[in-house]
Amino acid sequence: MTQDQWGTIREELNQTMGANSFQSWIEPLTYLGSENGIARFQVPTNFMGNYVSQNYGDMLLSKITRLNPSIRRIVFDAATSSASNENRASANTKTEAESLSAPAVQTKAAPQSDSLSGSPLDKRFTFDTFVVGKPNELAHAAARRVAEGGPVTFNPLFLYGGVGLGKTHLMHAIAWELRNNHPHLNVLNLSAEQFMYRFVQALRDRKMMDFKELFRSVDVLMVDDVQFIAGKDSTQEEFFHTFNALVDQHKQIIISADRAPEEIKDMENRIRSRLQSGLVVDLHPTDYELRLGILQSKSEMYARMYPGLEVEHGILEFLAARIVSNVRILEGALTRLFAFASLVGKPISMDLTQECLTDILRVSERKVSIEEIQRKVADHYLIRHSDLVGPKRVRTFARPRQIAMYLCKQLTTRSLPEIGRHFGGRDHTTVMHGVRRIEELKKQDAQIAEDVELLRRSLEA
Ligand SMILES: Nc1ncnc2c1ncn2[C@@H]1O[C@H](COP(=O)(O)OP(=O)(O)OP(=O)(O)O)[C@@H](O)[C@H]1O
Repeated sequence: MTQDQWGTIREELNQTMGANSFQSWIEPLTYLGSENGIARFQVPTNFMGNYVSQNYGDMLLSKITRLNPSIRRIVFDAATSSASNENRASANTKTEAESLSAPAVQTKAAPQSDSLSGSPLDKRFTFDTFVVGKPNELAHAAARRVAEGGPVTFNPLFLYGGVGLGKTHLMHAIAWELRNNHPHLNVLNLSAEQFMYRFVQALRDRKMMDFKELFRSVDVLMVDDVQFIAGKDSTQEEFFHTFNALVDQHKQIIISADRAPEEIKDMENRIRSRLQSGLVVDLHPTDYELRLGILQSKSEMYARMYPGLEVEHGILEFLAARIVSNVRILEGALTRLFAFASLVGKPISMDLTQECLTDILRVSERKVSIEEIQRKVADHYLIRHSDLVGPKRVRTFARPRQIAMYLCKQLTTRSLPEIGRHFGGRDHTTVMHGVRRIEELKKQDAQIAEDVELLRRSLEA
């Protein structure tokens, strides 16, 4: 992409975004150039990189790829730190089938850390930074126990809970603890998607023996978001064998998912019962006290990073009461608040909080979740939830699926990759395609327009 092309995009954003948002988040970006399909931007701080990546990454990438299809990824380099945040995508809109063998899409901010042989561990995700409250005390205690690295008592440890409630945080905390106290242990931490990707690659390269050897040689296996392999038969089969081989050797397995084993549809029964055979614990939605505790802990951290800025207890109480969705949004709000106050050079007052977080506060007033949207849409079209999020591509399921994706984009603050994950682990380009399709259809097809409006009204009621 040339500087001129970036200039055009910037100008377009200047016209279409609110002046505040543009000045706070887009204007400070410096385009450094692109190479090998990666467009690189410099951002003043790592926080800003995180924020822009999470909130504007998809939008920027789609604008950039439209002008320059060879770009597949954006990297935000923080001027003050070596860490960078990435937004990846395929330049072409992939079909759903193709997306199965596509590289993992990184949706979270890139971890600021080094790595085991699986996913890199995020330095921020330790037991020290995990705030314990009623909703997560059992999951925390179980994670602590496993992290001691003593004899395996429950296998697997199955952690589940809604989006952004701390599953990945706890998994990484276990891995860090084991790594510090038992450096000889071979701990492999990866997402179910990465497991599948490696499996597909091993098949393709005829390296199944290496694959089996690698997975059978680990001492502790951690697999995040296991619901991803539901409906993917050969991956499930291989996962089952890996699982059994490790359990037979008394090696610890830790699994996370967004729902309980019995609720994971399209999962073979033998695997489901294997997943239930250890300790199953859930992370409940946060309560007010836990949210306040998390906000306190994070704001202390931010206050150290932004000398001179602090946030009053009353504002934290306000945020804990108002933002009830999930911890990621809560954190995002605080990050934005500090970054915004520091950029505009003002103290964090209630007025500034409300101005800077209008969109989050508005969305959280409605409290619509992806799950609710999916339920409402499935009920409306008289189809099963599993078909709505499942792999079948017949129109009876595909159209409601696209409508549900569209509503998720409209009514929640979730990013396209996050929405994709809730729809059976679909690629974010598939979600983007679905959203655009409904935008077009709403103009051409009165029935669809009416359905969408009806659903929106009932969700917002
Ligand atoms: N109890 C907690 N204390 C401190 N931070 C928390 C807590 N729970 C969640 N977080 C923070 O919230 C963010 C989201 O958590 P995490 O990524 O672990 O969620 P998740 O359950 O894995 O969600 P997903 O299903 O989207 O992967 C992280 O930045 C994490 O540090």
